[in-house]
Amino acid sequence: MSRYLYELLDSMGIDHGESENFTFNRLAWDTRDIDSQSLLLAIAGAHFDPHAHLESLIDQGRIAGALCQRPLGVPRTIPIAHLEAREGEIASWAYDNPSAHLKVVGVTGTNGKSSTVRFLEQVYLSLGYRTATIGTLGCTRNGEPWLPLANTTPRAAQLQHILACCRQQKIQYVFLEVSSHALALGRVEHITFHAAIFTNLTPDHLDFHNTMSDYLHAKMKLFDPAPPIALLHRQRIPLEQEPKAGIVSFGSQATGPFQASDEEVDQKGISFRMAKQQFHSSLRGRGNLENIQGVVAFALLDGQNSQQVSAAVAQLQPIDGRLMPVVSRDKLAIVDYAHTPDALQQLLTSAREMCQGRLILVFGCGGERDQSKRPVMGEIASQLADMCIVTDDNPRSEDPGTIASQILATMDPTKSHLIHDRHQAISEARQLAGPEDLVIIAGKGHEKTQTYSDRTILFSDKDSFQSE
Ligand SMILES: CC(=O)N[C@H]1[C@@H](OP(=O)(O)OP(=O)(O)OC[C@H]2O[C@@H](n3ccc(=O)[nH]c3=O)[C@H](O)[C@@H]2O)O[C@H](CO)[C@@H](O)[C@@H]1O[C@H](C)C(=O)N[C@@H](C)C(=O)N[C@H](CCC(=O)O)C(=O)O
Ligand SMILES: Nc1ncnc2c1ncn2[C@@H]1O[C@H](COP(=O)(O)OP(=O)(O)OP(=O)(O)O)[C@@H](O)[C@H]1O
Ligand SMILES: N[C@H](CCC[C@H](N)C(=O)O)C(=O)O
Repeated sequence: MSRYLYELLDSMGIDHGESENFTFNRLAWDTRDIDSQSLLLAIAGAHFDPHAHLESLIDQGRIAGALCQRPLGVPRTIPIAHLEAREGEIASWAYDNPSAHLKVVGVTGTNGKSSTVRFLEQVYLSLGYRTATIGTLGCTRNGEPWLPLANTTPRAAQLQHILACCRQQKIQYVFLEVSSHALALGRVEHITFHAAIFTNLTPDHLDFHNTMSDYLHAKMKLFDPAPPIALLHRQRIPLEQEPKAGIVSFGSQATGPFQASDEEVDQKGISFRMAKQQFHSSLRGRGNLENIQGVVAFALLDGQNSQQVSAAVAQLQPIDGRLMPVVSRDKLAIVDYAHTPDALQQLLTSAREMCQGRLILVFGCGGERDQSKRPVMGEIASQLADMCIVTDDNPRSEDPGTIASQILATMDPTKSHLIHDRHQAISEARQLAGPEDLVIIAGKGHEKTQTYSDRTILFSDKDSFQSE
């Protein structure tokens, strides 16, 4: 594509008057990935400001030009008011509005986004469609790993680029995790959604949203405007008013066709009835029951055959780092990504049903994340586990000792202690565990690294439990 700058400015309704024009054939959003034909979106962040580099990049012919946030008086740099809010609009224009040619299914919720997206992928692959997923676990294409991602929902320009690649590769359904940050920061603006699914809302990210009401409003933006299929779990979302027309509820307290009945969650797995069809999966946990109900309600509203959907649900495979059993000699652990109070509570409740002996929990809380969840998770851990080892979970730039003391503040000291080094904490839990006991390692799930203020090291809970 070779485009004139004027075409873009016209599409944005920006009067370009006598300003200069130039051509570009590629959109770039990071100075580490540019070429001489790139139009760079220069948006300052917390650590790096591209504006300081534009003059030399242009002088050296390393980019064609840039859109920037403030006037620089440098040729080929065009200041755009509120550029950061217009990234989706610019990228959707540059990539010819890819979402209009795909069925994009957005999944939001405090917990269950990755699980729901990966279950949708499995079901739709088995129904014979070409699929992609975008989320915390990276991108997949037709069930195979495709691209790693830094964020759950990538920034707008990267997202539109991924959607353009999906279109080129004739993908039919894109299952996209939509975080509340993404909704609040406009990362999914100018995406046409075929469907939206809202799994649940419980406390998290209150450092960013301040109140649960603001958090709810950010999530509800996925329904504004409501896509053709709009679903939410009635019981798990504390709505301030009845959902507007066109939003369909699912779950045991829903009214209408997606009310679930005969719910069972036990050692054999989960089962329920919905829309006169029986569904069963060997996956465990109440969270997965609700995630699968969302998947089923979507597939049925999407016109899929209920018996085929039921057969696909019966074949669902577990997801990396979610309720994942890990064996080391005769010791058993469950590795899970529970990093919110609600997820930890559900995890420990499910684990209790799986275990005859004691539950030995290893967990921590991330740095630079909502501090208010730390004492709440401490309290839940203390109430529901028999023994707790508090440890580091990506302290990032925060002091690990301070994070731990905020967690320990609400814990019973007779059954909890602190070992900062996560590998040592996991080793100790394994040594303490008797044959009937179950070790629960919560918070990092699939993650392969541990981030401190000055370094990021390779670290996996699964490998740590299995190493000597
Ligand atoms: C706090 C926050 O949102 N940070 C985001 C932000 O980072 P930053 O402000 O530090 O960026 P920066 O390094 O200063 O860079 C600024 C700009 O310069 C560019 N750059 C940077 C370096 C360079 O050499 N050249 C260059 O051009 C960058 O691409 C960027 O455009 O911009 C980065 C690039 O887009 C994001 O990856 C990063 O998300 C970080 C990883 C993050 O942790 N974000 C969290 C808060 C988040 O968004 N989480 C939600 C999930 C929440 C959930 O659990 O539901 C998510 O969707 O991921
Ligand atoms: N429906 C659910 N309700 C409550 N907890 C759930 C649900 N589904 C999954 N969980 C729990 O939350 C953890 C994270 O699940 P998952 O990765 O699917 O959520 P997520 O919303 O994608 O999280 P993140 O935004 O951090 O990527 C799981 O390991 C499990 O403990
Ligand atoms: N998407 C979540 C993941 C948290 C995982 C936990 N291991 C941590 O690092 O805090 C977040 O960014 O808040």
